[in-house]
Amino acid sequence: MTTMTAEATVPAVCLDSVTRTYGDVRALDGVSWAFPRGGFTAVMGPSGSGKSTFLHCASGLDRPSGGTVQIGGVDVGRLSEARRTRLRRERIGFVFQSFNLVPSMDVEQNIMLPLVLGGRGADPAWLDEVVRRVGLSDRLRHRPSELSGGQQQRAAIARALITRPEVVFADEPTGALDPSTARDVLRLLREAADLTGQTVVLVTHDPVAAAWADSVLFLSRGRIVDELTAPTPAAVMARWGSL
Ligand SMILES: Nc1ncnc2c1ncn2[C@@H]1O[C@H](COP(=O)(O)OP(=O)(O)OP(=O)(O)O)[C@@H](O)[C@H]1O
Repeated sequence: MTTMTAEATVPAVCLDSVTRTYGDVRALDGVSWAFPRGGFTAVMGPSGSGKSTFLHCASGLDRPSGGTVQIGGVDVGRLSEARRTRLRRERIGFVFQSFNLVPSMDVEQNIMLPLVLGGRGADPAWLDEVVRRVGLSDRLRHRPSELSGGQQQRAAIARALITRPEVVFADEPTGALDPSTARDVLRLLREAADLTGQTVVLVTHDPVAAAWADSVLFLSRGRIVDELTAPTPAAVMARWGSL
């Protein structure tokens, strides 16, 4: 019989009654959700429904106005700014629509940056594995400006994976890419969940992108109003239409 460790039973990220207000605006209005370890979840919703706010709160970039966010069982709201930064650096990987690579650094330096910032050394075997996975072995000495958009995003994914984070948050990572390049990026996120058991949270407007996930959460007016499991693009579109 397999014995589950306590660690394995704790959700990767757990939100409990999370609210986030900006003045009179309730960007998040009592959101509770537990993201299982190794799961791939997409978050969709109309413009202004709270997706970015959700991502910022769930990843510890921002503190909620009310409720709690736990990352790996740690209550993020109780941490000092410095500890919250450290927790993010050690446990979370981020991928953004605009890639956010450092222009003056080459691909390898960009990928290694989170380790350097955290004062950690490289594991050459893992660097090789990550670089091979994203298909950039022959581009390590190139600057971001010498890469296509898809290659830049693949470098950004490698940078997100280099610390072996427990959770990867991706905010519209395919928003600036053509469909075939977008597919490569989504496959990498899928592999992060399937091959290395990372928890992936993807914010997207795109039903085709959302269909790569195990389940899709729908946000409306700061609340989770629906969940679709085993999504297909058609099912996501139909559910989206009913929001
Ligand atoms: N820093 C801020 N100050 C004031 N209001 C904010 C701030 N950030 C977000 N909001 C408001 O909170 C609500 C949710 O915004 P949020 O950016 O989370 O939505 P979103 O679903 O990500 O939108 P989009 O798809 O357009 O990016 C909106 O009404 C927005 O105007």
